[in-house]
Amino acid sequence: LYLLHKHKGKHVSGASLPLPPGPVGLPLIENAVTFFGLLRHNPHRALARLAEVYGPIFSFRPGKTCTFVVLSSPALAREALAEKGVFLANRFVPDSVRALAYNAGSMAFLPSSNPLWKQHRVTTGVHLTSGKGLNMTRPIRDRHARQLVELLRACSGRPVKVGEVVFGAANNVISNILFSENVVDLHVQGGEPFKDIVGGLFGEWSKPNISDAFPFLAPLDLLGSRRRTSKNLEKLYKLFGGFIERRLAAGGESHNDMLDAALQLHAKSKLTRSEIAKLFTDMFIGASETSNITVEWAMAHLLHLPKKMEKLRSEISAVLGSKDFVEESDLDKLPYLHAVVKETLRLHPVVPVVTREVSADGVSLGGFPVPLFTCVLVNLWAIGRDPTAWHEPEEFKPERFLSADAEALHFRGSDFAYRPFGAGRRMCPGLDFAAKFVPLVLASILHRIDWKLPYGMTPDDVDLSDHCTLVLGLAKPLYAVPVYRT
Ligand code: HEM
Repeated sequence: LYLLHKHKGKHVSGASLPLPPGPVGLPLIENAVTFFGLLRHNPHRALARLAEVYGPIFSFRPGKTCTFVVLSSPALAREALAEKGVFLANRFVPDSVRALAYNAGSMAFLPSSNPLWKQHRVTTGVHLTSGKGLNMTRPIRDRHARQLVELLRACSGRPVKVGEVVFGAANNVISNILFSENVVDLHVQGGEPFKDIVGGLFGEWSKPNISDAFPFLAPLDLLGSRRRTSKNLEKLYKLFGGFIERRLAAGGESHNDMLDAALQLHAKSKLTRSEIAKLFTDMFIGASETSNITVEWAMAHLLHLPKKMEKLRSEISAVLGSKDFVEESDLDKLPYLHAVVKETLRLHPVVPVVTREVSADGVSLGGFPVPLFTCVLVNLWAIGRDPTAWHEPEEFKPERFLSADAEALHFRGSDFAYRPFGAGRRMCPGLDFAAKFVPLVLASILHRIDWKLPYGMTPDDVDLSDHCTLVLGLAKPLYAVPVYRT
C-alpha cells in the first residue's frame, strides 16, 4: 500500500476511458507488488483505507491489464447490485478456479446467461430457498443442532474450539441435504480428511495470484496455484463420485435430497456427473466456513459482553422453559436472537468483498464509465461500518435491529447499508438456509449450556481481531468451556 501514490481525483494512467479516481498507474513490477500488498492480507481493510483517500468509488489497475473498481457506499452498492445488476451479473474468474475447468460447471463462476447457471440456481433453490424445501429439510437442521448440543454435553468442563465443533454440524447438515450422508465425523477433531481438502481449496483461493495480475503469464501457472487446486478438487470429486456410485448401485430408492434431483437431470442428459461434482463443491465452498464462522463471531462478542449474553440467554430460557432442545419452530419467538445474528453479520460479513464483472458496454457507476470486463468489488465490510449510515458503527449493538426505524434492515431489505448476503441475481443462494440455521445453532448452544472463558481469561481478553482468507474469520480461534446444566 505504501507504494501507492496519493493522487486524489486523478484518472488512472493507461486507461483509455476516464475511470474513477485511484492510485496512479505504476511501473509493471510495482503494480504487481501493489496487487499482492492489497489482496494478500485483509483486502477488506486495505480497500477501505484506500476508499478513505479516493472516495467511495475508486479504481486500480494491477499489471495494467485488468481494471478493478471498488465501491464502498450503500448508494453505490445499490446501483451496482440492484439497479444495474443485470450488467454486473457475472463474476470475475480468478485463474486458479479454472483448474479442472471448475469454473465451467460452477454456479459461483458461470456467467449468469449460461443455462447451466440458471439450472443450478433452480436446483438449489428447491432445497435451500423454497418454503417446501426448507420445511422438508427442517428435521435435518433440528437433528444436527441437537447432536451438536450432545457433543458439547460430552465435552462439558473442557475447552473447545467453538468454530470447529460448529463446522462439523454445518457441513453434515449440508451433506445430508445434498446426499443424505455425513461428511464429518464429529468425534475426530483436526486431521479430518474432508476439512483438510476444503481447507486446502480455501487456502489456495484466498491467495493473490500473479496469473490474475498478468493474465499472459497464466499458462505458466508460476505460483503453482492451479496445480494444487486441481489436486484438491480431484480428491473432492472422488469423494462425491463415491456418493453418486453408491446411490446408483442402490437402485431407484428415493431420498428427496439434492442428489436425487441431480440424478434425475442426469438421466435426462441435462447434467453430467462432473457438473454434479462441481455443483456439490460450490455448496460446500459456500456453506463450509460461513454459518460456523458467524456463530463463532457471535459467541466471541457475547463472551466479550456478558450483559448481552445474559440478555440473550434470558430470552431463550423464557421461551424454551424446561424444554431440552431448541427447535426451528421456536425461533420466531426469539427477536433478540435474530438481532444478535444480524449485528454479527453487519460487523463481520463472512464474504466481506463481493466480486462482479461488467458484462456490457456503456455501463457507468457513480457517474464514471466502467468498461467491459472491469472487475467490480463491493466492500460489504466497509459499508456495514459506514459512519454516515450507522450510529457508533464499531460497537456491537444488536438493539439497533430492534428499533422502529430498522424495518428496512433485513437480509433482503431495501437499505443497502445492510446486505451481508449480496443482492440481485447472484445473491447468496444459501441465505434462507443460513437465516434459519445460524440462529438455531446459536440458541441451541446457549440453552442449558453455560459458557466460561478458559485459562483464566476475562471478557476483555476475548480477541475480536479478524483475518480474511476467502472468508472473514477470527484471527485466532475462539476457545470456550461449555458447562452443561441438567
Ligand atoms: C452466513 C452465511 C452466508 C453468508 C453471509 C453468505 C454470503 C454470500 C455473499 C455475500 C455472496 C455473494 C453474493 C453476490 O454476489 O451478490 C454469496 C454467494 C454464494 N453463496 Fe453464500 N453466504 C452464506 C452461506 C451460504 C451457504 C450456506 C451456501 C450453500 C449452501 C452458500 C452458497 C453460495 C454460493 C453457491 C454463492 C455463489 C452464487 C452465484 O454466484 O450465483 N452461501 N454468499
